[in-house]
Amino acid sequence: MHYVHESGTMLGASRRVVGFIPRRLLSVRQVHGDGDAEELLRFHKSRGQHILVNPRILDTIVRKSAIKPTDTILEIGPGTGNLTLRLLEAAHKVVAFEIDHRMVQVLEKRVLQRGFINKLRVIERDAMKAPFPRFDLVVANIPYQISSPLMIKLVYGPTPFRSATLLLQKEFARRLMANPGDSGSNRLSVNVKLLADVELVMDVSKRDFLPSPKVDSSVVIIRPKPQVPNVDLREWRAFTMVCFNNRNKTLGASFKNKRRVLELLKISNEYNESSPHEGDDAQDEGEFTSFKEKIIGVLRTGEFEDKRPSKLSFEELLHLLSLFNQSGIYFGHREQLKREDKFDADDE
Ligand SMILES: C[S@@+](CC[C@H](N)C(=O)[O-])C[C@H]1O[C@@H](n2cnc3c(N)ncnc32)[C@H](O)[C@@H]1O
Repeated sequence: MHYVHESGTMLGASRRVVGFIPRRLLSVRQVHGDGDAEELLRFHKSRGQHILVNPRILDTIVRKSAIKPTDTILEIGPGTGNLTLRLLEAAHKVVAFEIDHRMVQVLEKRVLQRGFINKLRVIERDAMKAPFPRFDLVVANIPYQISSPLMIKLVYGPTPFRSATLLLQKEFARRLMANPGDSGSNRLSVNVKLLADVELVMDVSKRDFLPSPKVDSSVVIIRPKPQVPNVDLREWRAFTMVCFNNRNKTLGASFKNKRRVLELLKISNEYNESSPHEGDDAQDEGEFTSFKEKIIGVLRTGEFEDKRPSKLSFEELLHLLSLFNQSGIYFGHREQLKREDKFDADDE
């Protein structure tokens, strides 16, 4: 049988056309260059399955990652292995998380053909729901829907690593480049930049992927900073969650919100190990009012009340957090943080 792909590519040797292939069904040869033109693979948008097919970009990613022959590389979403094969050539070992069994089958077949199978360990699990094993570098064309949580899992995770070379959606990469105080900065960029430097390597056109996504991409390299600021990182993350809840609001407006005050009162009571009063509405009301005044007092002391979070430098944000903590106001909810850190340890 012979098909024409929607993109216009003729599949099969004969010019006799017997059918049309939808855009998300691609021949193995189209995605690998060296495979079977008749064997078709379906790619799912919901899983971010866009295969990077431009060899120049694949080579640049590997070169810029400065891989040593002794390195273990963590790859998230190897797909059919265009990047994996290059990583296997350069590194000691590749550990890859891939959720789609069909992709794993194609990947392992290709790796076996090249004689690299002993250097590859595939973990067929959702990368966000499993602990990471030890690794030196991350190099990956990731599914874009996990960009934010993955960034936090890497930068705030327990495994020290040299760098992470990642393909990200172009807009997302631009936000990540923003420094605190830049108008484009947000909670993620502030959290990542506290612990890591971010370098833009290059922009990548949507035409370099098959099937093409709707958006352009960028390659960035994230390098953990050698010095970590002297701050409780879980408390910091919970604090930025409150500050950047609405990054266009002033801190005064964000912190005076009734639900927010009640939430912080509960958390702070837990930290200070005093149990909240129960059943006495008048006392509860009094406690609420004095706690709210305490919050406003802290904001006024540091002249933060009328400022917007995206306009603050690291020094200012860290100073505000320390003012709150010194006044007995805390942010990190123990239960929430326990849940977030469930996968910190490697159980393999
Ligand atoms: C953008 S594709 C990248 C493919 C390949 N790295 C390349 O550049 O050609 C993303 C891959 O991640 C896989 N994936 C999606 N969500 C995942 C998750 N939560 N954990 C692990 N893999 C995932 C998809 O099945 C897909 O193969």
